[in-house]
Parts: sequence; C-alpha cells; structure tokens
Amino acid sequence: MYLQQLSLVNFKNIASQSFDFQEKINCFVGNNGVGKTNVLDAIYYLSFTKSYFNSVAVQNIKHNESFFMIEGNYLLNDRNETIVCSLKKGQKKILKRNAKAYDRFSDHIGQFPLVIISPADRDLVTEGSDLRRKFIDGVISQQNKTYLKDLMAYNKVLTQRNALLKYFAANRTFDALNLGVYDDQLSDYGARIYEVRSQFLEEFIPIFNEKYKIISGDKENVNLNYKSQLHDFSMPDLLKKALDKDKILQYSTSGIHKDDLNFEIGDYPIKKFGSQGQQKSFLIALKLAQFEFIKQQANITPILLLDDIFDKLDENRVAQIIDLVNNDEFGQIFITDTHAERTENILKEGDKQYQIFKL
Ligand SMILES: Nc1ncnc2c1ncn2[C@@H]1O[C@H](COP(=O)(O)OP(=O)(O)OP(=O)(O)O)[C@@H](O)[C@H]1O
Repeated sequence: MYLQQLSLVNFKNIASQSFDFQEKINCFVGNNGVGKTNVLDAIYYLSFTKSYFNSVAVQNIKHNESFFMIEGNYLLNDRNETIVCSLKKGQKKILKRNAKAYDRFSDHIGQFPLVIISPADRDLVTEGSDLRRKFIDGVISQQNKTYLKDLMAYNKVLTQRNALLKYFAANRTFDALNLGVYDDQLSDYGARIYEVRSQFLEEFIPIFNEKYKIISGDKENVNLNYKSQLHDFSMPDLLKKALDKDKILQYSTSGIHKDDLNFEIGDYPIKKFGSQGQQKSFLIALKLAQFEFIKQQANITPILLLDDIFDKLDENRVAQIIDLVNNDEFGQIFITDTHAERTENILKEGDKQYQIFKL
C-alpha cells in the first residue's frame, strides 16, 4: 500500500496544498512551526479518523476558517482508493471511502495501517500506566475485534462495580449477591483479556529486543516486561482479596485495569535512569516492533511516519534506524526534519528513491 497523493484544505496551519508522493521515502524539511508535523498528522488522520496530537477535532480546523478537508489517494492491493475526511464547524465529521460515507468510523480503522513515531511518544515512558495499557490495547485491537469488545465490556462492568461500591458506602449497606454479579462478569472478561495480552507480549517482546539491539548497536541491556496482578492470582481471588480495601476506597483496586509494562535499562526504570537518547531509542524500538506486529496481522505493510526522528540521537543510531527502515520489509515512509542537508546526506547513502519537500 502507498499514498500517492495528498490534498489539504484548512488543516491546521495549511490553507491549501497538494503533494505527489514517492512509493518509498518522502521527507518534509523546513524551519520550526512551518507545518511539517501537520502534514504527517493529516496522513495519520486518514488512517485513524483523528489527529495523533490534538483530540479536539474542531481545533484542527485552520484558525478563522469554518471547515477542513483531507483527501488521500492510495494504491492498495493494485486498486486505487480515495479517502476523504472533512469536518465543518458545528457538524459531524465525515469520512468517505471512494465517495461512500462510513456509518461507523471503527470499520475504517486497520484498513490503511500506519505507525507513527513522534516526540509525543515520550509520554509512554514518563506518564502513568494508563497510556501503556492503551498502547498494548491499540496494537491488539486493530486486528482482534473480539478483544476490543471484551475490553469495552470489562470497562463498563468496572464502572458499574465502582458505582455500586460508592452506593454501599453512601448508604452504609452491603449486598454480596449484587456485587457478586459484577465480580463474575469481571472475572470472565478479565481472564480472557489477560490471556490475549500475555500471548501478544510473548510474541511482541522478542521483536522489541531485536529492534533495540540493532538501534543501539547491542550496547545496552534493556528489558520490557508485562506486569499484571493476574500473574499470581486468578481474577476471582484478586477481587475477593481486595474486597475490604475496595469497600473503604469505594473503587475496584484489582484486576487487569492495573496491568502495566515495565521499561527498564540495566534492571532500573528507564524513566529515571535512561538518557534522553536511550529513552528515544527504547520508544523507537517499541514502535518498530508494533510495525512488524501489525504487518504480520494485517498482511499489509503499514505506512511509517517518522516525526523529528533525528533529534537527541547520535549519528550511529540515526544511521542504524534509517538503515533498518530503508529496506523492502518497510513500505512507504514519511520523515520530517529541520535540516534539509542532514536528511539529504543520510538518504543519499541508501539506494532507495526519495523525495524532499521543502515547506
Ligand atoms: N488550527 C490551527 N490553525 C492554524 N495554525 C495551527 C493550527 N493548529 C496548529 N497550528 C500551527 O501549526 C504550526 C505547527 O506546525 P507543526 O507542528 O507541523 O510544525 P513543524 O514544522 O513540525 O515544526 P517543528 O520543527 O518545530 O516540529 C504552529 O505554528 C501552530 O500554531
């Protein structure tokens, strides 16, 4: 699959612009704030029907304008496909594939697979476990819709259980039978989700290790581990054990909603003990593993967006990464950089076609 053309109208700071892309590497170069990342975000939009950077859809409309429109023409399995996403202020977002509007945007996600690597990913290292769970869930659910349904059902029951715990506390009452109904459902969904996450990480972690090894030139020892209370106890046992605590705190303190990923360098948390370049390398390895996983599952080579990849990385690591993605296992790639010359020099070394767009 590859994106042949992109047209933007009133998307963020871009009034009106069109691009014809190369099948392999496309670079956007220019000074800070010219709109390089915005072009990548528009490409992201066509795959995920939303911005990677700004979740308030209306804020993606250019200031003082009333609508935006993004159009992409793809070649997918030898067929031309046109995706158009548009939003008018005060109206619902519209997504069309070959001029036919989607009823449910979720039907579109996964059809034009894409992976983005951006400085905003550092939140995965620095912020709470919620984002790391979203990362795992996002990768799994792109192709496993049963998992997504189980996850949504689990979260719904969890909200109901928490409301019941609050009700008990407010009314100084307790009803084990009532709570038990929720516990049974949480146990069923939770066990299934744990099973899928465990299997996924068993496959994913070795791919991640291999990518990190290549990027770092095998210089550092890093670990990615799956942390879950379910490693040691079943869901019913966890809920039973935590009941007194849950009653006092008025929410559910145990279950798969507490799962996390440990990111370590030399057995210490990378958040505290990794340099900025090491943290960035870790995140890039994570995203490249995601790329490989999605490619296997979807049977389509995803588009890869590399936003500001060169910042904070030494020349060796940059060269390793470009080397890694500049082969036939990867498909179309979009890169942003503030230094036109640096990008050109790196790409000249490879034998693949590339095009540089000066913004
Ligand atoms: N809705 C909007 N309307 C107009 N301008 C916007 C809108 N949203 C964002 N911008 C502008 O887009 C610009 C940022 O563009 P972008 O993030 O693409 O820059 P960049 O070229 O990637 O820069 P850098 O090299 O600093 O990463 C900023 O000037 C920002 O104010």
